[in-house]
Amino acid sequence: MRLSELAAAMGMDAGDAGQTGIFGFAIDHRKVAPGNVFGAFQGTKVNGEDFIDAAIASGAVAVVARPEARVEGALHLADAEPRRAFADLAALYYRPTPSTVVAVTGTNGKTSTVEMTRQIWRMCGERAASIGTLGVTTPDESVSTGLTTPDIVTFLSNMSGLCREGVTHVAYEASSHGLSQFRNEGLPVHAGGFTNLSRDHLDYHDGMEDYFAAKMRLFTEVVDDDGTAVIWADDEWSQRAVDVAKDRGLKIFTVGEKGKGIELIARTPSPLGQELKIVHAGHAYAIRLPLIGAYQVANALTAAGLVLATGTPPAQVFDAVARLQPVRGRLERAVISTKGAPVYIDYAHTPDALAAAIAALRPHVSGRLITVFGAGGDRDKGKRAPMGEAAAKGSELVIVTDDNPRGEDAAAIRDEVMLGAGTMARNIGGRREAIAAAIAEAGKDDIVLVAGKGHEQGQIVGSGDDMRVLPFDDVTVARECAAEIAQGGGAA
Ligand SMILES: CC(=O)N[C@H]1[C@@H](OP(=O)(O)OP(=O)(O)OC[C@H]2O[C@@H](n3ccc(=O)[nH]c3=O)[C@H](O)[C@@H]2O)O[C@H](CO)[C@@H](O)[C@@H]1O[C@H](C)C(=O)N[C@@H](C)C(=O)N[C@H](CCC(=O)O)C(=O)O
Ligand SMILES: Nc1ncnc2c1ncn2[C@@H]1O[C@H](COP(=O)(O)OP(=O)(O)OP(=O)(O)O)[C@@H](O)[C@H]1O
Ligand SMILES: N[C@H](CCC[C@H](N)C(=O)O)C(=O)O
Ligand SMILES: [Mg+2]
Repeated sequence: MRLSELAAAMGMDAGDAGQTGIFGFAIDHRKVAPGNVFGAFQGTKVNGEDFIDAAIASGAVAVVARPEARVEGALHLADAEPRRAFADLAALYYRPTPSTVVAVTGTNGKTSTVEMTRQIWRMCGERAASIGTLGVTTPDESVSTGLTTPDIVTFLSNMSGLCREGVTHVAYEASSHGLSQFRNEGLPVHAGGFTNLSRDHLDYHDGMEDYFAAKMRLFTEVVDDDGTAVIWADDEWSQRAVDVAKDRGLKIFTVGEKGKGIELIARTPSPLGQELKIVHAGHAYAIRLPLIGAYQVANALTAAGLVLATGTPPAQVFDAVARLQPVRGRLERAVISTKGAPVYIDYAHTPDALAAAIAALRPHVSGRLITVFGAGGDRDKGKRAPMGEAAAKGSELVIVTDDNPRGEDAAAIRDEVMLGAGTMARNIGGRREAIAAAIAEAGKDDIVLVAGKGHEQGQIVGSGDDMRVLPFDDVTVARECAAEIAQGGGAA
């Protein structure tokens, strides 16, 4: 690729520099190689414009930056919104990308929905992948973690890499951070999904309206002009999402009890899953979903809507929904204690998600529900007490513990959660001790829910240079605690 092509895409003339070859894109000056285009962005910690000279010294031939930035010795590709311009330019370079791409946003359920979309496509015979919190999951199901979507260059190079491996269908997770930083876009996106909206990340967004607006960029800008918006219809914010997508002129496909694309007529929990009655395009279908929890129905049907929106025949799609496999760390049963209490691991880390996870387990509890959870440090503090309230409201016993304290004092975070949880809650620092106490306490009719970390593999303590990730996996720890308690030791 030549510099002239990039300049032309921005309506500029590269002049004599036009013939210069482009060999990649970078947003961190330390990663710049000769022939790269450098994106200089104002960040939350530092100003990338301060590294323009260093990037040029390392061989950058063009710099995407605000018009007022000083660029000497390379072509200045100026734009008032340099992150967006950079995404569009990089997408011209990292090509080709998979032919069918969909994205999912919402507060909860993004990872589950992209993973289910991948599974449905795969069962329908497509070479499909998903990208999100769990990493990049490829057609042979291998998961490469660390390759999530930390930045736009990784995102687009993952997409073109998947395409080279023969992947034709990709579902990716579009977080509000990613959307507001133009981190996951540039390529054609055929459909966008919206799951729900509730409190999270208000440390980063300026209130719920700002948070909603960040998510809605998916419909107003990221999805293609002739694309489809697949919207879970039964959330408080659903109608607003429909209005936004309509204003943009997207095709609207709603899903849920109020859904018109897929109408959920009935949902009956069964011991191992739930029986669903739905209507799509005038036809009724009965589906045995092999997963528990109303929230997984929302995600499964949203995923089905996305696959239908990309042209797969309905009979195949609904047949695949009945064969969905559980998503890692989402209501995953880790172990059954010797006394007979199942221990579930779930990634709920917002008040709404905790309520949803508790509601999912409720029909299966004949004794007590014991909920163990904490709240992350250096994240939205306002969600801590409401998480405590949600847990206390739905459980017979709550144990408040640690979940990635990061740069904060773990005991202080627990105190803030305890304010919402009230006097019924126990406060046990040390996540292993808390899980052990819950399992030791649980009798044969009880269920233990360990929420907040799901698939995570570490406990993050400290920040900056002192940051450490201590190995910690809720599933493994629950199994170890259950085994220790069975042998008569380890009980708290
Ligand atoms: C607050 C936030 O979202 N920050 C993200 C953002 O960083 P930033 O642009 O603000 O970066 P900065 O450190 O201020 O630097 C500014 C610019 O200078 C450049 N730079 C910086 C230093 C240097 O020596 N040289 C240099 O060139 C940087 O590459 C950057 O382009 O862009 C970076 C890459 O594009 C991200 O890695 C980084 O995520 C940080 C690590 C983070 O913790 N993010 C979390 C909150 C997050 O985004 N989470 C969501 C999930 C939320 C959910 O699902 O619920 C996610 O999508 O992962
Ligand atoms: N549709 C839903 N409605 C309400 N809660 C949900 C829904 N789907 C998932 N949850 C809850 O949210 C947790 C996280 O689910 P998931 O990882 O799919 O969401 P996410 O949106 O990707 O989260 P993150 O923002 O951390 O990436 C689940 O473990 C569950 O407790
Ligand atoms: N994507 C979310 C994950 C939170 C998971 C929880 N374990 C925590 O650390 O708060 C975040 O970065 O806010
Ligand atoms: Mg996720």
